[in-house]
Amino acid sequence: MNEFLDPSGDNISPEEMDIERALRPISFDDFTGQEQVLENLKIFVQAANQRNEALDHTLFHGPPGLGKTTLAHILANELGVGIKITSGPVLDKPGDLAGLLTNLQDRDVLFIDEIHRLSPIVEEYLYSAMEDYKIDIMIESGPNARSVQINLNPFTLIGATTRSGLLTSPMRARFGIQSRLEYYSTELLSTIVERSADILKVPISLDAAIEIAGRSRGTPRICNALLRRVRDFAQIKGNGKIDMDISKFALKALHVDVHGLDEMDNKILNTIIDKFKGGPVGITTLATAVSESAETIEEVYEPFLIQQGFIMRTPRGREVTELAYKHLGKIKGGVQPGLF
Ligand SMILES: Nc1ncnc2c1ncn2[C@@H]1O[C@H](COP(=O)(O)OP(=O)(O)OP(=O)(O)O)[C@@H](O)[C@H]1O
Ligand SMILES: [Mg+2]
Repeated sequence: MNEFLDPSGDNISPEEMDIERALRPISFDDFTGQEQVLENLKIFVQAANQRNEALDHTLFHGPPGLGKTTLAHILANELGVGIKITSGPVLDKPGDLAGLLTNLQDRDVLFIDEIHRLSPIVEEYLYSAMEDYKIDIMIESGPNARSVQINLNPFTLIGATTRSGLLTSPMRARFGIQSRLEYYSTELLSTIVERSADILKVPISLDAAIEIAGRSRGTPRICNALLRRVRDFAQIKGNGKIDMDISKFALKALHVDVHGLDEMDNKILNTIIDKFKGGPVGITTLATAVSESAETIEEVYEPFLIQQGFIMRTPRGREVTELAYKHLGKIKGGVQPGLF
């Protein structure tokens, strides 16, 4: 994927990580968008705080870079409790989980990222912890081995996943609060761009903020990344201020198109049209045709293309829409304009 449009944040350097941390909202008030989700969370947090109880276990799902990790931190902050952070692939033994759980203080948050990647044995171990705040641990070994039950402090498990479909149903059922994060509108993202520019102390015009926002795949992580790059251009090629001209110049140099589609997005659309007559085509066939993993297509590319109305999901596979033909300047079932 175009590294500037990568919503995963995997490509960023340690310095950029520090900047990202500085840009991360820390309270409900700093957080822009996801209004419905936020309204509900505020009520649940207030109620839990009033009763002095742990917040119900909470699951955040949705595409990368939309604010799942950010919300986990905000919840801990608004609950006034500590947070311990781990992830599904890291927790490979029940013993690791036991260590984390027994160290939680009353009402603390345990955040498990990529919770769909927990091993079945660790997952099962988590069930009784979540349900009764109790775990069994094995002491001694050999003929003396026995298991004892330990009471845990009441805690809140916050799980995050980009693939809620891969979560087992017993796991899902144990989350009292489940929120799906949606892509952000350009308007919301432009507010985030302005806020971030303010934190980075770089002046930005409103139209430039909207321009950057509109090319950010509906994703705050991307709008912040693009802002940082445009800032570099403004500093070196301009006068340090971000206006429309320098933004357009920078975004063009970064190969970010007007819809925020990158080469792979366009390749997916072109392939469905040219090789599969516009679809429907199965995800694995499509993945092979564009040389990308089916998982990445489903997790990163497809949700945005669907949300923007370029692709439809049908029972028989993926189909492109009229909008995709229009975007690529192609004619449905026909000859390309300008070829003859
Ligand atoms: N609503 C928001 N307002 C302002 N900034 C936001 C918002 N949501 C996310 N961000 C910014 O985007 C960055 C990415 O968000 P976050 O790490 O929470 O995404 P995520 O959903 O956990 O992604 P992943 O699935 O890759 O873990 C954050 O560092 C933060 O700066
Ligand atoms: Mg995250």
